[in-house]
Amino acid sequence: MILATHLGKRYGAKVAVDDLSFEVRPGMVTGFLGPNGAGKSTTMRLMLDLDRGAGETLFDGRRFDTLRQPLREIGAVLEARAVHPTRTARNHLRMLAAGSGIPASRVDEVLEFVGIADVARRKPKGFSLGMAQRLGLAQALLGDPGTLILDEPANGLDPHGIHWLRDVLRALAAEGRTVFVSSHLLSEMSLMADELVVVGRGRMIYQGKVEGFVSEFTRSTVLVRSPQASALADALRALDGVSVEPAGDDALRVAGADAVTIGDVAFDNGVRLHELATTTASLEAAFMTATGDAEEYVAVPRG
Ligand SMILES: Nc1ncnc2c1ncn2[C@@H]1O[C@H](COP(=O)(O)OP(=O)(O)OP(=O)(O)O)[C@@H](O)[C@H]1O
Repeated sequence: MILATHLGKRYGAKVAVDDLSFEVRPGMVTGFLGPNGAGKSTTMRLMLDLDRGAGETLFDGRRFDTLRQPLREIGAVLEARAVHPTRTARNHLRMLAAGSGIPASRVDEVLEFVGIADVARRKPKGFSLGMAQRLGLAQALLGDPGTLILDEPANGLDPHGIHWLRDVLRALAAEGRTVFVSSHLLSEMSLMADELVVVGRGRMIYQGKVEGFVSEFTRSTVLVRSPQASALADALRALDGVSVEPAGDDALRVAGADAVTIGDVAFDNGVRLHELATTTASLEAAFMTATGDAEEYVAVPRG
């Protein structure tokens, strides 16, 4: 269990992390989600005492600087490329293992586990980002820690690699570990995470289940097709909190009423229906709504 309270960090006048408090529970994957520049990496550095700032993070009730063998308790990868470029992958891990009293046999075990055993005698300098990510994960798993903190581990992985990562993280969580993983891509997180901590401009936007995030930040709408669309639109607009938009020929997009209500209103008004379809808003839409005004770098459409 990780308990982060009142984390804060400024760079001059810029507030990178603004009074963030959250908990990360064991036995599940918690996604740390936010647009680029939202403060995810800074938060993770604060949690691991790699940066100075406000607040406190407790790992099973203990501060990072009091852990006797951090590698055996917390596996962290904040920068996939932060390995010695010219030492072989295997030797890099062997040195780390030796420093923490971890047997050398564990190195081959984790290299095998992350699927890079065949390149273990190569230098990471020539690794693709995907391979570097796998090496980072191998390093994090070296001490068989109960907690994993990974910054954008899916970055550079192909779709096959992302599925692999999801399975690995879920399996590690299912063993009772605490897994905290950041990403700026909601689609990725929705595949991997059970719970979300969503931030924008350093501030907390949401903490809870992935599904809860969708229902809190999106509204489902219902598409209705009827040869008497305008009569139905009038009847629906008479209801409290219902909005109706035309959606092409003989069709309406209704928000604020579910399919059951719309069907009943149609029946009561003698309106014939040809289609009644609920559209559940996507996770991506929820993310845009939640972080829309918190977006640090808004993409400008070309053209
Ligand atoms: N060393 C630094 N000096 C000044 N500003 C910084 C520094 N590091 C980060 N920042 C700023 O703090 C904010 C948060 O950055 P951070 O890297 O934590 O965000 P992030 O959510 O991890 O983004 P990304 O997904 O792009 O890595 C950004 O506005 C960034 O420009």
